[in-house]
Amino acid sequence: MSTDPLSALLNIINTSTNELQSLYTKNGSQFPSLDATYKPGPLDEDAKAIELSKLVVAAANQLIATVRSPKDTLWELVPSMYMSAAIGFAVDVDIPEILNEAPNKSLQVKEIASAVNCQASHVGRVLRYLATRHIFKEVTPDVFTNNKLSSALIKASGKTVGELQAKPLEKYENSGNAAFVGHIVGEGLRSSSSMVDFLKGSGKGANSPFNMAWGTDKRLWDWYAEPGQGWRFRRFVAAMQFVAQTYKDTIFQNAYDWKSLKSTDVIVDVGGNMGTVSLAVAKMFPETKFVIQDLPPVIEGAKTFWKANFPEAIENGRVKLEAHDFFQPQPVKGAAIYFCRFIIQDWPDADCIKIMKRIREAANPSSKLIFFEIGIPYACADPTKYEADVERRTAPFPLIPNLGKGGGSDPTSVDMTMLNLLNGQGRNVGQFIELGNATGWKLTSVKNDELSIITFSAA
Ligand SMILES: C[S@@+](CC[C@H](N)C(=O)[O-])C[C@H]1O[C@@H](n2cnc3c(N)ncnc32)[C@H](O)[C@@H]1O
Repeated sequence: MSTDPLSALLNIINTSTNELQSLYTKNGSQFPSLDATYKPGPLDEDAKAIELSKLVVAAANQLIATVRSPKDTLWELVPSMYMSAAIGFAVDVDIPEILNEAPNKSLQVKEIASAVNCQASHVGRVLRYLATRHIFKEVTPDVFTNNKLSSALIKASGKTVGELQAKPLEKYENSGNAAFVGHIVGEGLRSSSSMVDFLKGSGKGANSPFNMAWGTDKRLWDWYAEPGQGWRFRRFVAAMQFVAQTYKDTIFQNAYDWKSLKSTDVIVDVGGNMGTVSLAVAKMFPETKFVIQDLPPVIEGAKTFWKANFPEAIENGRVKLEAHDFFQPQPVKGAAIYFCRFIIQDWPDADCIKIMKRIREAANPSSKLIFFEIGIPYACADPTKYEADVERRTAPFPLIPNLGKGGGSDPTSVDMTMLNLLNGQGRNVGQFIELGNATGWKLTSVKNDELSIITFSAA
């Protein structure tokens, strides 16, 4: 193994790319071209292909950071808000769909501008900025087409441009990636403009950058319930449903030895929304029984969801849907498992402590508490000796152990979103131990899949 960082990075890129190509060759296919539109492929979810791709991305980014002048790197990274704004604009005016519907799949800037009713010079500049960063392709001067990345922004609902433009407030429903872009740019970009002021005055002023930027004291969900914000709420729900879908059922099916539960044992999905995690486990393990809890309007939606996806489970009582505020006393006493996915990261410590205490008060000595969260690994090796069984992240020299930008769905970026919109927080192992110590739970294990699986026992 080379001890020279540049050679070691090149070696990782070479060997991992070769292995990745071999996987495709064995599969009878070729690695998809950046110029082709995106189509889901058989190796998209292959664990080995994902691992190799992460290594290539981590090493390539570290190589760029090493060889590029600091000035050039910083001048590219600092104005990242233009990237958010440019993608947000393209998605909001339906440019990926407009190009997709064009007879030869490409259009002159003037034609695109006319279709979106904006100035041609503006549209051309935005598309060139994006194409320079491999989102869209400029095929000949001022003519653009979709490529792998821009085509992944086509709204998944399959609506035509005419349908999208006829009902603009509904365009993000069931739209996949586009809903995520719409939410992050729509609420997040403006909120982030207050982040520096929020950080400098933390604890004294507003509850979050979102609160400062939008001039509201309400939490994001309560603000969504205000008159006129319904379309944003529906876009947020679509974004969250899309995010949830990206996590494979096997993460949850393998997270615990569900078969070891007794027929009388109950599993509580706290803040479960539609209960998609429960659905994944319920389908695979027919003996399991669930109570899915969320706020009343969400539980109403969950009834429709289960009717469509697994009606027998509701009819035979295996799955119960229950309106419950997790800051209030937990009504299900002595459950075998209480679990929460993407709940703790939404809240500051003081609120997490309340949520965990309410569950602990209802738990019995053998109850377990499981969190599925975007755990935040350090950007260095973690030398801490934990009592719990903690799976460590490692990476070959000279990569940083969390793989930097190769680290899958980008935990530190999710952490920034939590801070920006909710004053929530992605947490590391030590921070979960502290939450447990404050609430009567003892951390027993941390496993890492695309999510971290954090398990506590009653202390
Ligand atoms: C990020 S979502 C996660 C949903 C679900 N666990 C999942 O992974 O799909 C957060 C959930 O917390 C719910 N929630 C927010 N405040 C709540 C409260 N006080 N009591 C119960 N649920 C709440 C929201 O309605 C939403 O469904």
